[in-house]
Amino acid sequence: MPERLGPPRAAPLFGRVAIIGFGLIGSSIARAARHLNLAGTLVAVDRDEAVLARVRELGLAEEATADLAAGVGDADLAIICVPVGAYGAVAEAMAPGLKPGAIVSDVGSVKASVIAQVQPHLPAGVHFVPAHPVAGTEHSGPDAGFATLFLNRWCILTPTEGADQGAVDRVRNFWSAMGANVETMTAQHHDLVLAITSHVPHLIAYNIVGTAADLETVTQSEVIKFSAGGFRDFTRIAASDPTMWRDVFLHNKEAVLEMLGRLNEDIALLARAIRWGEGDKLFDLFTRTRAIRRGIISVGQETPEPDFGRRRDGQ
Ligand SMILES: NC(=O)c1ccc[n+]([C@@H]2O[C@H](COP(=O)([O-])OP(=O)(O)OC[C@H]3O[C@@H](n4cnc5c(N)ncnc54)[C@H](O)[C@@H]3O)[C@@H](O)[C@H]2O)c1
Ligand SMILES: O=C(O)C(=O)C[C@]1(C(=O)O)C=C[C@@H](O)C=C1
Repeated sequence: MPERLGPPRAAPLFGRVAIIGFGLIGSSIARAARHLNLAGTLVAVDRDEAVLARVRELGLAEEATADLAAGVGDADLAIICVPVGAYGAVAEAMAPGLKPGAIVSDVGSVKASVIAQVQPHLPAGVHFVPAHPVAGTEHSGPDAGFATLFLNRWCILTPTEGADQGAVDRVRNFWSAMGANVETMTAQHHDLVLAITSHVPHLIAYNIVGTAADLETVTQSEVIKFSAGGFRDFTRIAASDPTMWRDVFLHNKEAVLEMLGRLNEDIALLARAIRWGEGDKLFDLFTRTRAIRRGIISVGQETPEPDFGRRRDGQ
């Protein structure tokens, strides 16, 4: 499996690419697109002037602006990379700048809500192809991005019924070129799957670190001192961006609540097994879950150590 990005393309895949929201994900796309020659011109759009100043300093895009409509003007591809709670406002503000035939895509961790927020604002003749790269770290901002973030990771496309196949194929090619494995599913199915594989695990991490910090019988320094193993992994996840994750939970409410209901029932069964000394039940579950972890590693979805933030080629 390649650990590095391939050589740059002879001709860019898209002419003008606008990236709205230039944080971890937006700047990672820009770095990969620049390295691989996927865009003729890169335009950084962000509401935060400090972010735009940093983009200019690092030379991550040819243009940088806070004006959404101007930023997407003449863009062939506009990718929304802001927290999912801001999608409606962003789509509304950028819509007047979009040219006919432009493709709008995104990277949001939730898909049904994103489609509901964006689609109504898009002018006729603009194609929407929602996407979610299942790759990230606990860090935020333009300095946190790196070009290999999407290498050998999944990117899920959730095109709506009647979506323009040509536009879907172009977005697929864009993500494949960045090293991602692309899969397509409905937005509803995406939200259910990601609720259990990503959203609920984050909620558990936020919760367990919060609970540990609130314990009266364990001091704060003990929490830090003895967090070398499993708990340390939870603290990494629980350091993830509060705005992003607040929005994820508020915008994938039903699926998350459904999965939390299942989880609560299963935790009650585990508590019962511990109380009544039913070691076989615990052993059977732990054996099953160990096999799942080994399966994940053997298909190359995971590094052996739980350090997802590491840059795989030093970029
Ligand atoms: N962080 C991850 O691990 C990860 C992984 C996959 C997908 N995502 C998704 O990617 C998106 C961005 O996440 P990130 O981690 O890059 O966040 P980030 O905080 O690093 O960057 C977000 C950027 O959006 C800008 N922004 C916010 N509201 C805006 C608005 N109204 N107009 C213009 N700019 C605005 C912020 O100034 C910031 O620079 C989210 O939708 C998230 O769900 C995140
Ligand atoms: O590795 C991490 O830090 C992540 O949390 C990445 C992660 C995930 O849950 O897998 C987080 C949110 C995204 O939407 C996609 C990927």
